[in-house]
Amino acid sequence: MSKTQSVFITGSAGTGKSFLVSIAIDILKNDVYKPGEVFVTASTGIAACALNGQTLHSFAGIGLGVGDKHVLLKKVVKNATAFKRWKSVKALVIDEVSMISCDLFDKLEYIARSLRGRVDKPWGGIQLIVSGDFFQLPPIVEDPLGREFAFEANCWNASFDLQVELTQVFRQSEREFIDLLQGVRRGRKDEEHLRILQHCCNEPVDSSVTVPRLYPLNMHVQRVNDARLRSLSGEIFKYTAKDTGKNPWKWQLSNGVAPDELELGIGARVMLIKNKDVGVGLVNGATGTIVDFVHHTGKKSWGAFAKCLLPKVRFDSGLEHVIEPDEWHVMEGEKALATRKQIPLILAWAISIHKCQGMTLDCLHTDLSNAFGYGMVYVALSRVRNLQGLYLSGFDSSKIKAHPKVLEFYNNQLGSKQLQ
Ligand SMILES: Nc1ncnc2c1ncn2[C@@H]1O[C@H](COP(=O)(O)OP(=O)(O)OP(=O)(O)O)[C@@H](O)[C@H]1O
Repeated sequence: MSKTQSVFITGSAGTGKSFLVSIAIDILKNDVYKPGEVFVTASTGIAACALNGQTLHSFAGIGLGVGDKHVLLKKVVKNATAFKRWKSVKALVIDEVSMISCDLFDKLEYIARSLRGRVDKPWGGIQLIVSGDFFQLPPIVEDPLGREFAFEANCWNASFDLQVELTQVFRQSEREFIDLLQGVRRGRKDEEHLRILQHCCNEPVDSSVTVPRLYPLNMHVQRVNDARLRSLSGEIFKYTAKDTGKNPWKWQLSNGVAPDELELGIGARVMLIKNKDVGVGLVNGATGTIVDFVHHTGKKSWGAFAKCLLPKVRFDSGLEHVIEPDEWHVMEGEKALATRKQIPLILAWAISIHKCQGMTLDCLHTDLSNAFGYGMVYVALSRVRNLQGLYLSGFDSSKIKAHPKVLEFYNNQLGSKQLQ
């Protein structure tokens, strides 16, 4: 493979896709391109965080991505920094592509081709390094034409010189666990594997270890986080989001972008939900613990937040940072149609399975009784390194499901496109 070919890297969870991508990023940045020509993105903030990148939406400058390809192209053209990124990018990395919709993949290809003056070349000649496993979580938004996955995009095959499948699993080393995960990935319910999973239906024995809880539904994530917050001994500080603008744009911002009400206390586990400083790892998805509340010292006046004490977080990387309020906008070109101001944190003792795709955990406790859709059981189980670190409750084998289109892609389409 040459250093400038476009490649799709796939394989089971833990086969080192992200690891390989991080090596490719180093080579591209140091040996192939100049500074500012390689951009690193992922479908989720957490996956982007792991690669010191940004979300694909934020790179693309398409806001929430609402509108057809012409609307999005106009939006990018009016956004000077995004426009410059599309003009200067020579290599674009996209990790966790399984959560990028078919529709978005085609729209971004159109934007790239339109802006770069090379309409004859897929993606206007940008080198793509795309990775992900379509047996994991599918895109949340469905295509009105019934297409969902990025591999169904019109431009998919033309986008890559090479499609490779990694086969050696590194995250787990126990043979029986690897075999079990391979079966679950393809939706198989082998009796021996189900028996092993039944053995994992326990509560963690050592209560001193903080075992992250993973849940399919946000309401369960919230319940656990609320209970843990109430168990803290110190004062609880409450931050209420401040919204401006009109509906439906205002409603769009209250729909999962940043919490309406955020309660925090010293000792709370939290996750950053906005890129603050990509260079030092203060990125969407970074986790840490609140260690203090301090007075606001920044120059910017934050209106209703001006008198609030602000949380100081010790991130898991060791960095301590005071988190100031931030803003989220629904934009039309340069004009903000609605704006939300809030502290860019969420509680993180428990997280949703959607947020944990891409993570490697030493232990986890998950309740899969409400798992839905395809790939969710596989994503949850495959985060942990060994069976000793896996605690299950509410396990139901009917929730093990692989999407027929994904099976078809891996059995036929991908196999025939791979180059050796
Ligand atoms: N070549 C390798 N040698 C040793 N360890 C590796 C190698 N590749 C990956 N690992 C380790 O295996 C674990 C999983 O790797 P990684 O997260 O890159 O897998 P992935 O395929 O991206 O998984 P997922 O699909 O779940 O995101 C990490 O702890 C990583 O450090």
